[in-house]
Amino acid sequence: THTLPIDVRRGRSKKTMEDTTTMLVFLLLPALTILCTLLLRAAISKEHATSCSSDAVDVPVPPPSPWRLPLVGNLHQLAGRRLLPHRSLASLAAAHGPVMLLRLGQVRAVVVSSAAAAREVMQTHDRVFASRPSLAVPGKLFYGCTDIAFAPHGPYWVHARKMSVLHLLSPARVRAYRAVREEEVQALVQMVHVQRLSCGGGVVRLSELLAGFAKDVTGRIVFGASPSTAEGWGAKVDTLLEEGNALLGTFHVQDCFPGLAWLGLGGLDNKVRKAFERIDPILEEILEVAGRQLLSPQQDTPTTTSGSTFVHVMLSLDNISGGSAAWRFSRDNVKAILMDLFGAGTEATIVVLEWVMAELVRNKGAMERLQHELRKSLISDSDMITEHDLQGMVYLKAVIKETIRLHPPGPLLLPHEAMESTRIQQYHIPRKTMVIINAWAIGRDPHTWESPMEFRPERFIGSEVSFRGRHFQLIPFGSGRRMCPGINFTMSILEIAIANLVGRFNWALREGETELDMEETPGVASRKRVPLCVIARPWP
Ligand code: HEM
Repeated sequence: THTLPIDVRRGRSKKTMEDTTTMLVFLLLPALTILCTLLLRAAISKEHATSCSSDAVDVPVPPPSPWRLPLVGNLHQLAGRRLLPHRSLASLAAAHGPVMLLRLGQVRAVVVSSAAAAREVMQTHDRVFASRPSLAVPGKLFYGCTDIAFAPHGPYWVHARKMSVLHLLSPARVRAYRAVREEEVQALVQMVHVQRLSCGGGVVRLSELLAGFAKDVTGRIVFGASPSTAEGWGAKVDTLLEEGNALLGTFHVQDCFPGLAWLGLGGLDNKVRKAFERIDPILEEILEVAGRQLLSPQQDTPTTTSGSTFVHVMLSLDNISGGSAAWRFSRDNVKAILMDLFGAGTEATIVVLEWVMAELVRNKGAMERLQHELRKSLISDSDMITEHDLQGMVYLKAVIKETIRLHPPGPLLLPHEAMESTRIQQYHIPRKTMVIINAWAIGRDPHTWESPMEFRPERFIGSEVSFRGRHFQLIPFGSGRRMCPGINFTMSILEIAIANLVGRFNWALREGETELDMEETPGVASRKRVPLCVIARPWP
């Protein structure tokens, strides 16, 4: 009996234990389920939070922006008679960063002011940014943007650019114009002699002579005529250049408020129309003369050492390709392209020549070092430095590079436009955004350049940094698909002209002058504000 209850107890207590366990399991199960659910939810929400936060990094954010006014946005910080947009933009970028969003009226514009950001625009996303915004002034002056520089990305632009490179700007074509360059440089040297004797005290109005030289040499190559000798041409060509540059450099209200174009705001339309009415007959005349010369080749058709000048090539493209030209250019297309090439070529050449001479006159050490290099080539009084001599002249090339770093002729390049939405650095850039690249600010960026404000050509001796679009700290010609195709053309003119001016004369400030004004003008090309007037003394 004793054992029974025990057994029974045992049995009962075993049963009781099982019951208790079952009860406990039943009691704990919901709690465990709740706990597991909570843990799971916590884990899920943690994962979600992580994925959300990585989404947050990925969420497209616009670039930082300076404060803006209602309606006009940031326009008041850029446009204005005395404001130089590249300088105003550089100051804004110093406060808001190298990728900065502006509102120019209704237009969204992103300003890029560092080498790294410029690389993203012109290398990483080169194709996306290879178009131009549609702008009112070039639209009118370049026959509906059928030039090269302002043409939107597309087959027309591809063909126009290709054709210009093939027939005008390729290394082989540039070599063919050597005789024209050397003749015009000789004429320039002659003009310096004449002016220094006629003005008294050896004073030379150098800006004026350099402008005449640039127009003549480019005019002969592109148009087949030299503006200073053809009757009435000087003034006509000035019209093309001055009016074009002044108008292209302005912010047209219509560009900033495209929705209000019908109101004809800003008063520029009239100016642009009048300029166009003056420019078009000049281009027509150039085409007519060239057309006549082609029809009667016994007439004095101006040629280079290896063929016709560019205008003749343009007019006879169908003949050249046996009537199967890849693209037919209308008469208006030809005029737009001629005006583009002549304008870009001449204006940029004038700007660089002026700044090189100004920097050398201010920096005696650099002038003497360059003269030492050049004068090794000058054997007698009548000798010209020839293109053959230029090969080994490293300091000459360094002087030009340093000048273009400090004074890029187009400080903001030409505006680009995003063809698709993309990113620059972490910032979202929607389709159709205008992109302005501040080459002026990038060339003076203290993060990249040592003593960036000093003129020190030595920094390029032994340096690999070139301006051919691979080194984004130096992009006076841009980079990528829209890069300037005229580098070889322009360098061939600049080098021979500077070599002979600096080699054959000693240059100095005028009596009583201690400083040169080094301010630039606003405009699509940034000329020296005060023309250069200096003393020239022949050497030896
Ligand atoms: C020192 C001289 C020159 C400088 C600094 C210069 C600079 C530039 C710059 C900054 C651009 C725009 C690049 C961009 O949008 O990213 C450009 C475009 C252009 N340049 Fe030049 N240029 C010079 C000389 C020339 C010459 C001599 C010619 C022709 C004779 C020329 C023809 C052009 C053309 C046709 C374009 C438009 C390219 C395009 O949009 O596809 N340039 N140049």
